[in-house]
Amino acid sequence: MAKQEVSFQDKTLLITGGTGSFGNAVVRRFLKEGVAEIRIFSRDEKKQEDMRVEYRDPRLKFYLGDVRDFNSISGAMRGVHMVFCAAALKQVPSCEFHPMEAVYTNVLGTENTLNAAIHHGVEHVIVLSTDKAVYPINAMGMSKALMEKVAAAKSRDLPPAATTICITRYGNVMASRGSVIPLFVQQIKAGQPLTITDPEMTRYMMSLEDAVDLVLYAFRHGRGGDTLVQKAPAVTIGQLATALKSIFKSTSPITIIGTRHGEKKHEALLTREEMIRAEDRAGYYRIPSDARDLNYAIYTDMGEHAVTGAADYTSENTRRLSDSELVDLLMSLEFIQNELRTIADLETRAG
Ligand SMILES: O=c1ccn([C@@H]2O[C@H](COP(=O)(O)OP(=O)(O)O[C@H]3O[C@H](CO)[C@H](O)[C@H](O)[C@H]3O)[C@@H](O)[C@H]2O)c(=O)[nH]1
Repeated sequence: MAKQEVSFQDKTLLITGGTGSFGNAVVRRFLKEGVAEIRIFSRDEKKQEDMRVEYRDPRLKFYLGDVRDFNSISGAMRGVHMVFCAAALKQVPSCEFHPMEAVYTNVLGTENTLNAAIHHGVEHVIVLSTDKAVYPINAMGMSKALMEKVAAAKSRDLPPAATTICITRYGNVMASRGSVIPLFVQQIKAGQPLTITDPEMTRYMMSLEDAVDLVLYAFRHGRGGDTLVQKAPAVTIGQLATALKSIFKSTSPITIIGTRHGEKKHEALLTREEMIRAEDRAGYYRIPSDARDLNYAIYTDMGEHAVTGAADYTSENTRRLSDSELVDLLMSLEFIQNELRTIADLETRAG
């Protein structure tokens, strides 16, 4: 039976971690969708105030709190229809050194949010995850992997008419704060060498707008326990540096600095086990929840031949963007357009 499409009209949405770049992009899109209210739940009052001044929209309400504290998140949940969980520790190095902090926010904080949402009868919850949660090798990815398991297990325990919990999983969001594209641009502008870890390393490339599309898709079409993944093309880091140099007409040299702490050569968005269960939905994969029952014999005594022959979905075997496609994609980013405009203005002023 087809799932009835969810409408956002007159709904109240709560976003944990709502002041971050992802949260902001989601807010902007939902305001256009006719929601009645968006609750921004986060720890930093300064960022909330900046956001209030920027939007000046009475539909935005600000809630100070921390997902680590059940009472604070539960207090914000009354009357909410939809929740988007974006609160997270997402920096690989800091989570590596402080792994319990990642557990507190990413695992237990998400569990608190889910419990509060279920308690208050929220209709839909979308939990934000990352490719780094697939075959995780660093604490950030491990905590996100565990967060996914917690969300799936909570969903499994719920009766059918209760809260719908879905997971969305992303690759790298292009030009997000602190990521490699702004770094390379800044190095180009300063005339410094571009610091490449490994020119053959690959990453999925998706724009912030693509990422927000997946959130809306998950609210509209996701069923309880689903993991929704957007298909994305990939590039090598060598390709990325070359493309940016050509866009900015840079002669900066390239320095190879080697792979950083906790870094994979290639990322994966779906394991081969997930691939055989996944439904191909044009731009997305839908991985339905694991419907096996709780008799562990089904897990321990029986294998699946299909898994043996399946392949993971990785940034190495996904579609690779050509050099010209990559340049076009970069040129479509607001970040790159703004940088080019600033440089052009400076050149005009300098005569
Ligand atoms: O100086 C640099 C920095 C990065 N890279 C390469 O560029 C790619 C992307 O690096 P980013 O730092 O932009 O993204 P990561 O894939 O490493 O992960 C980033 O995004 C994650 C969210 O998914 C987390 O926030 C994480 O902490 C953050 O580093 C990687 O192959 C990396 O090796 C370089 O070549 N040179």
